[in-house]
Amino acid sequence: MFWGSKRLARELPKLIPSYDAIRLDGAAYRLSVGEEVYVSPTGQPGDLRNKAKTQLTPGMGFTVPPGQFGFILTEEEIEVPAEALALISIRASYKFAGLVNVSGFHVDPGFKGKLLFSVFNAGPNAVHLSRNEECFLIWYADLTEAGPAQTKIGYANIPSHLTGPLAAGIQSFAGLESKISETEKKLTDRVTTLEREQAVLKWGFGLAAGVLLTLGLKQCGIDRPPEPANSAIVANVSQSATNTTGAGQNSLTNAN
Ligand SMILES: Nc1ccn([C@H]2C[C@H](O)[C@@H](COP(=O)(O)OP(=O)(O)OP(=O)(O)O)O2)c(=O)n1
Repeated sequence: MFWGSKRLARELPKLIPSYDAIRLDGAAYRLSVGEEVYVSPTGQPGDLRNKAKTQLTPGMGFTVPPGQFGFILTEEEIEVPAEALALISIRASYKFAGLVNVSGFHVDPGFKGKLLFSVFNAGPNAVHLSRNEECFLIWYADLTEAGPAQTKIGYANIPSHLTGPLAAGIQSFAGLESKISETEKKLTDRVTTLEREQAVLKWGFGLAAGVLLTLGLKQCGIDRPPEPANSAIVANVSQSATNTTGAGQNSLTNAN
């Protein structure tokens, strides 16, 4: 049988040292974001791949971008008696934003310590959270004919062996979009540079060809001998000029 609010109010002060009656929510108790979180890298520029866990001061915020995975350690230490079982979940308002609880839904009999939620943002936008935000719920239920429970101690910190595999980044749509834009920009820059180089080369070749052509034409003009037909005309003209001069001189002599 699940514990109702009266049973929770009676039992929880012994099981949750930081118990506060205001956190009772129907037949559940609200748990909050603790001091240590880790969010997987997006692969976008400025978001380091080997990012470290974040230590949150009271009220400090952090975001889980769309398509990213996060580990959140709860603020509260909880205990589950040997003859009980607890169920855990994310509050609906956070689920509506896309935050999904990946890490399981039960806490074993005999468990003691902080809970470690692994969450995934399946929504289209970043989910903003902050320390002490009451995001999670826990329900308690009695077990019938429970055997002896094994004591299980929760994590005091987010272990590195859990965050390590996420450091390479998760291929989210946002990350892929950023990579595509980055590649597109690089390609555009490269094409612009090539076009500029090609234009300079074109001008260079054009200029060189013009200079060569001019020099070639000049050279042809200097070296070319006068054509034969032209030489005959020149010779005739000079001959007739000589004849005319001679005739004139003769008539002048005769007159004298
Ligand atoms: N979000 C969660 C879910 C569970 N737990 C704790 C409470 C559970 O009692 C304990 C073990 O959970 P499971 O039995 O589901 O996990 P494993 O079988 O992998 O661990 P173990 O081998 O310790 O049983 O982990 C937790 O800290 N945070």
